[in-house]
Amino acid sequence: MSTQKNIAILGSGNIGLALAKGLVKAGIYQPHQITLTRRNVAPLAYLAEEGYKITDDNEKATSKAHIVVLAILPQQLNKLLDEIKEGIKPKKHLLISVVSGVSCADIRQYLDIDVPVVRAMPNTAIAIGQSMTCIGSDNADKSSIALVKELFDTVGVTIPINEELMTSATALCACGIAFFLRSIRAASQGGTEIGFHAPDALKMAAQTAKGAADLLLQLASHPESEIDKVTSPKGCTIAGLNEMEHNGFSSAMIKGIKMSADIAAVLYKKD
Ligand SMILES: NC(=O)C1=CN([C@@H]2O[C@H](COP(=O)(O)OP(=O)(O)OC[C@H]3O[C@@H](n4cnc5c(N)ncnc54)[C@H](O)[C@@H]3O)[C@@H](O)[C@H]2O)C=CC1
Ligand SMILES: O=C(O)[C@@H]1CCC=N1
Repeated sequence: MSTQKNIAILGSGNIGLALAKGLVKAGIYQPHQITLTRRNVAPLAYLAEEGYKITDDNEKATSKAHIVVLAILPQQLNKLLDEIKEGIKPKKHLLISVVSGVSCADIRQYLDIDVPVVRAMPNTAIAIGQSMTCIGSDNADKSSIALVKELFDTVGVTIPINEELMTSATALCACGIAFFLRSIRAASQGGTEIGFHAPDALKMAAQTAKGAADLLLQLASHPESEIDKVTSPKGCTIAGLNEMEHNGFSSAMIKGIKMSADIAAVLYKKD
């Protein structure tokens, strides 16, 4: 269904491009069905060669699309909305916003148009079809939400949430990619200190992290139950784990996620 609808991604930075590449990789869109916008389009020349439509004209991109993805920074949003406002048609367009800290109501209020808006909070693993994407809306009908879900299902796993929880989803899932990457990096640095060359240590740490995540996802088990299987009495795992906890491992992760959620909530200034 969604492949019949042209899509414009307004703001082709990290997440906009990751989304475009993920949709094409999943086979749900051809590059020529996707319009990518950016103020300076020169860095997107290679994508034009791959068949994507590239432009710096947000209004034109919007007028030719059914699905319009807002993928710019919160502080860039109002200027972009000013550019596309005239071309937004509530019966034609579905807006999908991946912008952090901006509610669907904020967008409609700024546009002063009652257009369906769905928020989607993906993460950069969308480029390889492994995103955790949270989806929520306060005004879109079921079929619009289903369409957005269908779109993001092709590039990872989706979960519908109440829109009020979107800043929390931003911290846990979108920022979360960076938190887990940093912990893998730290593990690899530990690995190098105990004898492995850096590239080997990184590969070993990343595969171990992937195995840990898959144990939870595939067996639907609880982390502590899997941890109990690793910690031999008087063994080296519990010694390492307790040393990490004495240094605030879990506490640091919890506090970091809370800090990210607090900041995500105030990223957008309405005036
Ligand atoms: N990077 C991530 O992992 C995630 C980001 N987000 C959200 O997605 C949004 C974009 O984030 P990033 O991609 O990281 O930022 P980014 O800075 O990499 O990309 C934004 C892009 O928008 C372009 N842009 C700015 N004003 C424009 C305009 N008027 N017209 C067309 N293009 C314009 C910029 O040139 C830039 O290429 C933010 O609101 C962020 O909170 C959401 C989930 C994950
Ligand atoms: O750091 C940020 O503000 C954005 C939102 C989620 C991921 N990147």
